[in-house]
Amino acid sequence: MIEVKNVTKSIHKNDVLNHVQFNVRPGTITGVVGRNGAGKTTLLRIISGIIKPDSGEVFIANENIFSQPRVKRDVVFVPDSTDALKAYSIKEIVKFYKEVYPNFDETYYFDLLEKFQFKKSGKIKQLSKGQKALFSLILAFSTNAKYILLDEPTDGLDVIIKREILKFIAEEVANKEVSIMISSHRLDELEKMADHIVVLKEGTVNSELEMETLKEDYRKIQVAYQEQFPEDVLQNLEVLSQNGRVGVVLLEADDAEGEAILKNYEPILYEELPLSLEDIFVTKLGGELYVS
Ligand SMILES: Nc1ncnc2c1ncn2[C@@H]1O[C@H](COP(=O)(O)OP(=O)(O)OP(=O)(O)O)[C@@H](O)[C@H]1O
Repeated sequence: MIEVKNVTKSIHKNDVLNHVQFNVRPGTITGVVGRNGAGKTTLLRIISGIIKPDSGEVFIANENIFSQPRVKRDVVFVPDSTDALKAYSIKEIVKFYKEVYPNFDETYYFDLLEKFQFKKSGKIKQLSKGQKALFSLILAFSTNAKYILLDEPTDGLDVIIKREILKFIAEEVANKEVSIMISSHRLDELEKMADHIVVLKEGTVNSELEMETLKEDYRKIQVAYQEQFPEDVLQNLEVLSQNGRVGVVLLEADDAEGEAILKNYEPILYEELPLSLEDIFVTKLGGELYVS
């Protein structure tokens, strides 16, 4: 379990994180979602023990990452760039990683390189952007660390490599008892993968969402009316979209009053649609996270 307790951090007098608090359960994927500058990278760097918070604490499996640094071998931070690795070759990096992560599995590392058709020699900087992203994950999962923190793992990658990377992450989580944190502003990707979402907004936790129950808490309804779309619905309900006489409305599951408003105007169509995470974000956060 990762426990983030009341973490606050300023950088150059700028309040980056403000009393941030949440837990990551073992064996789960937690998505950290927020706009550019919300503090996602800073948060992941603090959790992995790279930078210290001004106040607050981070516990990894009940050990404080700053006062018991040996716990760091169980945490890997994968930045969104491989710049730090560019001087190394694919072979040399193994030695470096083995020093930091004593459980690094060299056989697994080379097997994965083969599986993804990497050459086993050459400099890391020669890899393409997509290969670098995949390579960083191969390295991270070869450490056998129990906690892997991924900063925007698919940012700027094409659809094919993105799919390959997300599939790889999902397989690793299914096969190993690892806990993953993924920062992203791609809600649609997190929706498919995450068990738990932490929404960061201007350095604070705006909300936490459990994917399992989330979709049971809301209903997305498409309605169409014979004549014009009722002003009452537009004014008093969460209308996700409206085009002429047809609209899509988000209701909380137990919102009988909202349902009564929709039905009061005798819709000619009233149909429940599949709900996406983005629908809920748009409503809960006023559309501000609609960034993908
Ligand atoms: N080393 C630094 N020097 C100055 N400001 C910093 C530094 N690191 C972070 N910040 C500031 O802290 C805030 C949060 O940055 P952070 O990178 O954690 O956000 P983020 O949510 O990861 O953003 P992005 O999605 O753009 O990567 C930003 O306003 C950023 O300018």
